[in-house]
Amino acid sequence: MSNNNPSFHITGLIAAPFTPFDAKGRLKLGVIPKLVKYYKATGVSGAFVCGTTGEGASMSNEERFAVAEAWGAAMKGSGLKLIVHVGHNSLPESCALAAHAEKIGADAIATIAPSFFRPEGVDGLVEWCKKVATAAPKTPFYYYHMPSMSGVNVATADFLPLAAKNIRTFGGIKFTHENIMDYGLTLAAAGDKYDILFGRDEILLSALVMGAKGAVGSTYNYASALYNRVIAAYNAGDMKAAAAWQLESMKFIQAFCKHGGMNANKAILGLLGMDCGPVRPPMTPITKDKIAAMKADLEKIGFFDSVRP
Ligand SMILES: CC(=O)N[C@@H]([C@@H](O)[C@H](O)[C@H](O)CO)[C@@H](O)CC(=O)C(=O)O
Repeated sequence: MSNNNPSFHITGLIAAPFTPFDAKGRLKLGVIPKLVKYYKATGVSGAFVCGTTGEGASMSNEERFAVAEAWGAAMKGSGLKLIVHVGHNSLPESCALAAHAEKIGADAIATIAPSFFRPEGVDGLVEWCKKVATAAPKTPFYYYHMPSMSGVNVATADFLPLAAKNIRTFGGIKFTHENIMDYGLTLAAAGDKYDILFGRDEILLSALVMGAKGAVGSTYNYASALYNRVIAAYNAGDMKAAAAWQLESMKFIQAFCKHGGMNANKAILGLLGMDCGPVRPPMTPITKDKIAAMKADLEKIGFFDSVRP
């Protein structure tokens, strides 16, 4: 068996949107059309909703349905691709999310591995993915590889051939890991048939060198103009310029990490006029003082100029 829609591909920079919450932690979906507009202006090609950055794991299925629907509505006619993350530790809940994504016309679905009870080896992981994919039989399916969150660290180069054989809708892998050797081997196994989307924004260039055609990440929400310069320089064969642009990404990621993690990253959108509110527990909201200090650090390194479209 193989990809039942070989002409479908996900390429370019895919933003992993932050889910907008209000101060009480309730969904605040009104900002989504503004984000879509910004994506269009900065050369984003799609949205990967309710993933890690979207805090899907901290939301109820009803909330995840509402978020996916809001993105679907806001992106209608935009040419952007909608990928809905449907990962869940409960298989029935994951299948319900997958079926819903298909019902609303998502372009693709993806699932991270369950992380409390974990699948056994590559076979167990493929079996889990197959069950989730079967709940959306007409929608391309992607495995979301992120060992730092799931604790499941199979070699995707081993996973790919088995998934391709057993999952009729298999479209590829979203690869959030620093293991460039496994990434390169997986790309080689995928050929032109499957998409291996890279997920570490700060080292995007190393994935381009190996042949990446697409990437998913949190900082593509607001810095795609910069990353598209990395890609353009690389495509033009100007490695020196590509590395210089990539270094700017490394520097701003280093700068926000000094003040927090996802909470600081999310607060950057507020600094750019697209406030998505605080993160949800168990993460802690960033303080106003820390946002001010982060802003000063970002200004110092020219961040606001470098991400301007
Ligand atoms: C932990 C995390 O959020 N990782 C990000 C990266 O974009 C990451 O934020 C970036 O490389 C900065 O470290 C993505 O891989 C996550 C992602 O695509 C998602 O939200 O599903």
